[in-house]
Amino acid sequence: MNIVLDVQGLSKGFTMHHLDSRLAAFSDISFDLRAGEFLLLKGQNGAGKSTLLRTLYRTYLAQDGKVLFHSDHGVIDLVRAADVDVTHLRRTEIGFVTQFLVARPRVSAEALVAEPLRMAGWSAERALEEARHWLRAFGVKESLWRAYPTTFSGGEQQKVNLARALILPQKLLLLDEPTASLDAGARAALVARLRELKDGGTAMIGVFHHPDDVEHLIDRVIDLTPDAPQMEDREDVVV
Ligand SMILES: Nc1ncnc2c1ncn2[C@@H]1O[C@H](COP(=O)(O)OP(=O)(O)OP(=O)(O)O)[C@@H](O)[C@H]1O
Repeated sequence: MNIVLDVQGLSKGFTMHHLDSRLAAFSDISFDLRAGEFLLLKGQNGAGKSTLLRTLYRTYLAQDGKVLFHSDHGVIDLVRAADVDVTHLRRTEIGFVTQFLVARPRVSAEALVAEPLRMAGWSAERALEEARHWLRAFGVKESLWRAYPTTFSGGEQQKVNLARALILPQKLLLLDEPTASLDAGARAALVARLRELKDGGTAMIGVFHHPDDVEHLIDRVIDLTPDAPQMEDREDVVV
């Protein structure tokens, strides 16, 4: 399978101005990831899992190292890429699923979910049809589809979030505890969708509070706990 991501010597720290000190979130991380591979990030609280995902997504700027993403238009180092290129890749090739929906006032659940398809050129009608399919799959009740998610419960918002984030296959998908606050039915729908995306070639890096949920998807594990051996192959994995 083709390489999607080649991470070399990646380090990230935070300057704590009020303490006049610097905190290393992680340092010298290297790995690569191929199409269809699923990499689990694990480690104790504060080990740097979310920070690594955000650095790969370029929400945070790395201090050092390279994140070479093999995009449809060639290899691009996400650490040094122009903001405009990063924004374009986020719309077309790199997805990030967090625990939180960014709801917008007076935008219905179905419109929010259909939006990535509309931006990819789908007709309004087809996009809405597909959006409703995924809202149903994740267990959002039909009476809520045309309502505004700003007032939804935490779990309902997360289901809308997942439907929106996973409706369009991406080349690289970053997942930060997407199962938090989901009921069993939605967790099963999520795992089924991730399986489908993986089989279709999406490369994934995820942090899961309960990795048992995705055990059958995991190919490799990186443990960010200080002094832990960094990389484990699937055969050795105990999650
Ligand atoms: N924006 C920030 N400014 C300063 N320090 C930060 C920032 N974001 C994260 N940190 C620090 O970086 C370290 C790693 O945090 P991170 O959230 O990546 O850990 P995690 O492994 O995801 O933890 P958890 O399992 O608790 O969610 C923590 O010590 C945290 O306090």
